[in-house]
Amino acid sequence: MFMQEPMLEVQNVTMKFGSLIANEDVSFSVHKGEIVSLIGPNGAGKTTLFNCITGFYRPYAGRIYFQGRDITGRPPHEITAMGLTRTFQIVKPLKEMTVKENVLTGAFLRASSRKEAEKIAEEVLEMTSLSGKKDMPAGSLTIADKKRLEIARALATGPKMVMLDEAMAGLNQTEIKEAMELCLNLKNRGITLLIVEHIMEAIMPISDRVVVLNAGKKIADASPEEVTSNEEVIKAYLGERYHAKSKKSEHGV
Ligand SMILES: Nc1ncnc2c1ncn2[C@@H]1O[C@H](COP(=O)(O)OP(=O)(O)OP(=O)(O)O)[C@@H](O)[C@H]1O
Repeated sequence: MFMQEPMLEVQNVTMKFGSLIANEDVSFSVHKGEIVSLIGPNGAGKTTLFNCITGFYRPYAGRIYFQGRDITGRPPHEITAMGLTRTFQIVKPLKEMTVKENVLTGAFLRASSRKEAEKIAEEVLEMTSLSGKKDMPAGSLTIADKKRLEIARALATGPKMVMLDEAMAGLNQTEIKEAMELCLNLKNRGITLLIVEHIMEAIMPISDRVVVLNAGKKIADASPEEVTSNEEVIKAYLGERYHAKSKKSEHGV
């Protein structure tokens, strides 16, 4: 189906912490314009894999390629500069700074002047529906807006691909819907997404493909429909509840 080379290619990555194997021989790829979700139970190794891909950890074995270039073990700022950026599970905006100033910190990484950085920041604030709150101190935002700000900071670096680590955790139904719309909006703008998320109802409808990790190993890599009816995935993670629910909604109930 995909003729061009993958945007991101993870090849046989293994990551260990002492004797604990957090990722074991994991391979998968993400193509330009795709939304791929990485799911699995707590401790499956999702965040560790994110950290390996984005240069926060050097994998014990395996290689990672971004747009055909080997990025294995490169420092995070170099990987960001190449166009691959991420958000963190625990959001840590610079609380004393305003929303706009926070976004400017990302924009300065690629802008050659203050004026250009300002322009990038304004565009990104618009894209993430934060324009109306740009002068508020980041510390006063709701959780949902803090998560948006985290995405805005990542977008300000001008990425080709963004990796979101639990960007929907702690949000209410309306906020989750808005976050889903933002993901689809980014996809429409040509940004490739890799998402770690536990809220299945939110990610299944927007994902082109779902990669499932369990105890460090990849156990599935398929369309949302295939993954939600995969017996091993249901047993390891989804449980009968989600399976039954998604079957029901297929029939419009
Ligand atoms: N810095 C570390 N030092 C030692 N062990 C670690 C470290 N980071 C993660 N681990 C261990 O590696 C395994 C994978 O953890 P990881 O956080 O990657 O899982 P996860 O799938 O992201 O989980 P969650 O859904 O809870 O965020 C776990 O057993 C965890 O305890």
